[in-house]
Amino acid sequence: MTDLSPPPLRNDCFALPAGVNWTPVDEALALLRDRLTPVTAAEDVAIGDALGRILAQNVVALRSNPPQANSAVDGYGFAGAVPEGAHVLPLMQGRAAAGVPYAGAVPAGTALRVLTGAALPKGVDTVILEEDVNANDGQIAFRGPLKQGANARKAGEDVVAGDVALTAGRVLTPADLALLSATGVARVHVRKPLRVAVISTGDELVDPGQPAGEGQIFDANRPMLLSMVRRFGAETIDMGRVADDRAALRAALDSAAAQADVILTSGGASAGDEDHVSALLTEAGAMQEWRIAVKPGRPLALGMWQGRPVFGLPGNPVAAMVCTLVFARPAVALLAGAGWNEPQGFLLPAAFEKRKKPGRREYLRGRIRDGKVEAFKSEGSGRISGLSWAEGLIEIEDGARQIQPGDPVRFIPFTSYGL
Ligand SMILES: Nc1nc2c(c(=O)[nH]1)N[C@H]1C(S)=C(S)[C@@H](COP(=O)(O)OP(=O)(O)OC[C@H]3O[C@@H](n4cnc5c(N)ncnc54)[C@H](O)[C@@H]3O)O[C@H]1N2
Ligand code: MOO
Repeated sequence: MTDLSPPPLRNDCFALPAGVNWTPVDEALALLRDRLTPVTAAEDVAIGDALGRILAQNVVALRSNPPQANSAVDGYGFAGAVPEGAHVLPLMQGRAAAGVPYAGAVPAGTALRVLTGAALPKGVDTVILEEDVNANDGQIAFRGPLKQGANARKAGEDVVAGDVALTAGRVLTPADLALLSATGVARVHVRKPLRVAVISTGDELVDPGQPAGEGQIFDANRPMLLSMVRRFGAETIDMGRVADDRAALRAALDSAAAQADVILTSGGASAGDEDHVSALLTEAGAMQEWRIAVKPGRPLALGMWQGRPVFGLPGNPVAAMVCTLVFARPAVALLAGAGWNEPQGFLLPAAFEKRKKPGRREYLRGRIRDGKVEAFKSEGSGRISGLSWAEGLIEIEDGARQIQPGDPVRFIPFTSYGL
């Protein structure tokens, strides 16, 4: 007779069964960091088109900033330091203005009208503010002391021509475009955008706007994942939906691999009868990681399909988003040429209480209110409203067992993830 005695009840789909090697999150991240390398080619673009692009090589300043010594204020320029007390200087005819330099030299013991940004004429290294001066009859009167060089900016005090202004891998910001312009750089060598294909899997899915029969649900993951990837600065290829059919999924992966550098799938990552993503990656002998000690997202499947990294994200939307932020985002940045970077988090007191099993990393939906971190009322992985409610993730350490109100917790704003 077959033994039909039941196993002990655990009722915890996150329990980490013994005998399986559960990979800690940091180990899975280290694997991605070590194995992946940039895959994008480079091109030249004008800096007006370079916002958000990734530098493919260091950029050297072609000109110093400022290119010449100039006045920091509107006032009067002369040579040298001025001791304490009252001073009167004869004023030269003319003036120096930004873009309209003074042609002559200013003799020692005389002053010249100078405006902010004006190149300092020969003989001038110090400027007094016009508010501190009485000017009359071709003379100025003012009080010292003033240090030599007061109110003047030295040539190259910010950047010297020939210096590396920005390094390869930099994701160009608005400020960077100012720096490049100021240092005479009009075009930059940047990486072509990474191409990321997104596939939803599941017989139950229909697109919003279509009629949904009983048992069907709207595909929520695809619009979310496509827009997240765009926020990461990559180009997206929308591969649509694929039914729970191994041949169809194989064809979709083939097509995605032909067009994209990276593939994101959602659904079918677990080990059930219809979990074809993990099955196909295993069959291809290219499953790198699968059992990661993380909640949500334990069934994340990391593998390769025809040389392209595949992130087999869990179907539950919360797990799909968390896994994309935690695992796919840094990988996408690295593949795109921006290097590995960790999201900036902040330790703040918890406004919630939580018990937790040690041995796995947990991410909760959180937000900051009154200086404290609130957690969403439910950890349910299908509660999409909590993703909208949240403004970031709360990262709870692998070893933690309990969080009490007031305990410091790490809050990582969605903006730190580039959203
Ligand atoms: N016996 C066990 N069952 C489950 C376990 C487990 O350990 N033992 N783990 C659970 C966890 S955790 C997750 S997460 C899911 C992951 O499963 P799959 O990646 O195989 O995903 P599916 O089964 O295809 O879907 C899960 C869930 O998500 C919905 N879904 C899928 N795609 C979409 C989409 N594009 N938009 C909106 N919703 C989507 C799907 O309908 C399911 O409800 O497995 C648990 N089960
Ligand atoms: O982690 Mo599954 O990863 O809850 O939703």
